[in-house]
Amino acid sequence: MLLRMLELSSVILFVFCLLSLFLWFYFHYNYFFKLKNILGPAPVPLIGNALYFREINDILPNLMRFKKKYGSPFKLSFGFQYPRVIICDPKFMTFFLSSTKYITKSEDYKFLRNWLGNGLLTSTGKEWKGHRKMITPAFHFNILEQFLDVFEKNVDIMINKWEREVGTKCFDVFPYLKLFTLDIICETALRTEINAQIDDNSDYVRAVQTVTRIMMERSLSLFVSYESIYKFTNKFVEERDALKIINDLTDSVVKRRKEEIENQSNYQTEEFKVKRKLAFLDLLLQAEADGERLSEISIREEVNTFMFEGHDTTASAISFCLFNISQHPKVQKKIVEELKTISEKSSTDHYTYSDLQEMKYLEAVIKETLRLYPSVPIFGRLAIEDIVHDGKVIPKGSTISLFAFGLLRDPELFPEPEKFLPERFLNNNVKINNPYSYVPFSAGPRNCIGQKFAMLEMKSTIGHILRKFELHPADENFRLNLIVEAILKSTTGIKIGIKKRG
Ligand code: HEM
Repeated sequence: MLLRMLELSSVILFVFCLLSLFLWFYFHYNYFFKLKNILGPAPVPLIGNALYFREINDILPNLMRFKKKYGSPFKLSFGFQYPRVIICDPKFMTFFLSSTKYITKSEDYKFLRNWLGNGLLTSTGKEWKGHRKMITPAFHFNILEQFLDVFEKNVDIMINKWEREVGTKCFDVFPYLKLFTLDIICETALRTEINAQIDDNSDYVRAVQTVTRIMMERSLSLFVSYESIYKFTNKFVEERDALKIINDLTDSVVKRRKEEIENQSNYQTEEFKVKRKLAFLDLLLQAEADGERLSEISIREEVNTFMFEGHDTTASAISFCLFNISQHPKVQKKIVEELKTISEKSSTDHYTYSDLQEMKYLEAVIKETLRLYPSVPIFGRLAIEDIVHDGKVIPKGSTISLFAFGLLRDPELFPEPEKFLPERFLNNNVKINNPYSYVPFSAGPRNCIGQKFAMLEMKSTIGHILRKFELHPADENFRLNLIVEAILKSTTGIKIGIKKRG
């Protein structure tokens, strides 16, 4: 009896495997036949190229290796998922980023949906267009100018905390900058102080880390990428708990701001009706008050989107920038000279909007940092139809991964791509001034709405830090180990040493 049951289960298993193989070959050839003009590593039946991407650590080195071997675009396959086409050349990048048709985000973003819902980053079509139009005035320079005080107040808090690092060999700047940028995005866009730098054991920050990590793990997994399987895993519970912390904070921020507005008797007349140049959250609340279709959920999703996009990205960029400056004393000297010239003309210790515009060398340093270490190294689009371009077909349903990190290290565009050479942004180089070749903020209709905000924040912060401290390299054994966790990070930290500037 036992023998017969074993025989039966072996037969069932055999049939199951055969069927899976058949389905995989059918699925694979249906899509991959169309992709015959695009090269890529040979897939293993059933799992495709998943073995190359077992861990987060594998993503960047393997993508760079395949770029070198197969050129751009190249293709990847993951089990039964739609094919993935990786783009890292200016021609295809321009085609996709400049398009007003291919603006739908790829399936990768579905892992952000529990958190960001249909916020500006993840939505598409009419909803995205309407919200983009509504939110754009929040980045008018009149508004941005008002934020300079907030940047300075918060950099002072961070600088005070750094006093304890003076004299130590080196320290990781990223955790400090995460809290700093979180305070800034809340105080500027949301007009709410959450004092994350003071209460540095923030549950919110840990919750954001949890959801971004789970998002990346899901996008790499053959199984938990499916919602029906994911719901039965520990990760699902972990994400749900983290989301509760995030949403509770978001809701309390919105509630607090609503109450403040209600208590300001002349708010409606002066700010709402006359100036109509409102910071981000007030703009959303105004739209709601004006009866535009913005539900509480919609407001929460936009607030979550800005809290996410507005802090981790800038924290990563400033950290890598300080790291680069610490490693290049001549670059540091030039920035300090530029800052000195600007300060000498000024009667105060504060940087005005026009002072920040004058920091051309620092701007080149930031640009070169974002070239080598783009905060968002990969972004994605969905092929909403069979797309034919330059003799190549990308079948409907494919994920188009726009691999900015690869393009920004392309030796044709950026000679000696591994070297940190800010000067390349000071010469009028037509090739790299093309917005579709230099893409750390993406480009075209879905580019980063917070680009100017980020530039001002980065210049002000680095300017103030360099006034106070001299940066020096971390100990010689320190190496960055880059990973993509939605945002570019380093598993070994981003370390520098500091001395008080004499
Ligand atoms: C150094 C800092 C930053 C970098 C490198 C950066 C980069 C990017 C990139 C590459 C995208 C396109 C992403 C995609 O297509 O998936 C993007 C979109 C976006 N960014 Fe930024 N970002 C930065 C700072 C900010 C800040 C400070 C804010 C808000 C204040 C912000 C808000 C957004 C939003 C809302 C989107 C979605 C825009 C849309 O799809 O219409 N970003 N950013």
